[in-house]
Amino acid sequence: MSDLLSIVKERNPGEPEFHQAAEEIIDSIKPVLDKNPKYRKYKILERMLEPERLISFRVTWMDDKGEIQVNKGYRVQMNSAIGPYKGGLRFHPSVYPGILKFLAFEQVFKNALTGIPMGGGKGGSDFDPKGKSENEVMRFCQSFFTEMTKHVGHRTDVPAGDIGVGGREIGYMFGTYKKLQNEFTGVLTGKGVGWGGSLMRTEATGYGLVYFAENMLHRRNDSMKGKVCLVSGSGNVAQHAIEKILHMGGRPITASDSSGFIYDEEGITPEKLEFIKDLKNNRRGRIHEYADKYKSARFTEVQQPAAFDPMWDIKADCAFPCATQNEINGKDAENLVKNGIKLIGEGANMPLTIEAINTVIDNGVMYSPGKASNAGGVATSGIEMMQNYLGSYWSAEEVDKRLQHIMKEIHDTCLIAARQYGFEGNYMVGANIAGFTKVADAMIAQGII
Ligand SMILES: NC(=O)C1=CN([C@@H]2O[C@H](COP(=O)(O)OP(=O)(O)OC[C@H]3O[C@@H](n4cnc5c(N)ncnc54)[C@H](O)[C@@H]3O)[C@@H](O)[C@H]2O)C=CC1
Ligand SMILES: O=C(O)CCC(=O)C(=O)O
Repeated sequence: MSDLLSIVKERNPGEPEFHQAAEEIIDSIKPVLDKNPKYRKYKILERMLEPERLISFRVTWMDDKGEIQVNKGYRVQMNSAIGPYKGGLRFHPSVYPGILKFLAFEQVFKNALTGIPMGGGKGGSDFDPKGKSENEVMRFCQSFFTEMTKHVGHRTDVPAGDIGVGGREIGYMFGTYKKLQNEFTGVLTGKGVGWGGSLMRTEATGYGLVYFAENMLHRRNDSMKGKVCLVSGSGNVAQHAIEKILHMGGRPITASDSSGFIYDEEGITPEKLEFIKDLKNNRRGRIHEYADKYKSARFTEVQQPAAFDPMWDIKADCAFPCATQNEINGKDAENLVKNGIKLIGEGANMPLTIEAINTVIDNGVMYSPGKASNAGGVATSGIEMMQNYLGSYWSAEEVDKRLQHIMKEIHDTCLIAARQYGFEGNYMVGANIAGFTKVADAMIAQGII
């Protein structure tokens, strides 16, 4: 184990997700540090691994029965070397500082790759939106953002959505900020298009993921057309990945949630996708209802944690994990390789364990890390910020054109950085190196603070 990784583990005990994210970066950055001693001299990686600020607070709210509920709230302001802190908010019972630190750390690299001046942050709460009424969600968001308002601002820190936080929650939080500050600014992204939001932000992460995959396939004179695709998750990223796969002539055959997955042998069609959107975004039901409605599909329950997930043992050309961290372990990766998978594009943040990444790369599978291939979401948040600064709105075509351009630039940047250090075709190493050098150089320029 590297010295730095042991220090990270010692300084951040009981935070395996953060250790994992740190390990991946420390390993891939080593050749850069060897070649550029200034990065070691200025202790850049050591500094990047320590949040600039970690805010932890109590969130008190009242449920529909009149009972007082207490949750934990956090914001990790990880790095502001190249711009205001930027990154999503996650509401999920698993949220604790270790998960948010891994997400914020990855966000720093991702945001640097977009070419837009944004630092990295992440936040959230252990609040579980599942089963909560509309009013309970609103009261929780209002209480959460009453505290957050003291720490954010359109030039300071601009949160957005992530797991459990979509347009509805962003609306309640924006309303709270506006009331407390008496100002209408772009303090959050993912806003409604009628009140400061950008067209295409909702679609951007999933669309960007598939644009990235299309770039990877083009490099091998191939395309998404006709590709059979496994997609996990059924939330924002998964829905729009499925939509873009369909636009590009591919055939998505799976979707999942934390209860299990559906496998539709005939493929998820645009009409069936509308059913998933309504199920998840409006009715907030479980994915098995898809199989109740469409006889071409079957539902398989998956108990968490599982030794392996049978969804990743279905034969396909491409896999797009779009649910959560570590959803593909070493055994799942072996199954994907055994079945001849050609490409794995990460839509979620860190969905592959380190063992799984090594397995797919060693077996020549095209693999893109989330910090590159899911960067379309935050890039479009950056585009929303630009529109807010200008007080202007761009058309969906304009934003989509910019998104496609950014995804191609990120794709090429990863390849160039990887090649420069002798890792031809390795998107993970390329993304880590390109993200790191951009932030590192800005940190050196700004002095030892
Ligand atoms: N929303 C965005 O713009 C971005 C999201 N991401 C990442 O994409 C992933 C999905 O996020 P969203 O779609 O925004 O969230 P979401 O809340 O809309 O959907 C999350 C989906 O994952 C499923 N899920 C959660 N835990 C699971 C588990 N243990 N097993 C199986 N399924 C599970 C949920 O059922 C749901 O379908 C997360 O890793 C997030 O960090 C990354 C970049 C941007
Ligand atoms: O749009 C944003 O600011 C955040 C997106 C995000 O949380 C992510 O990229 O993981």
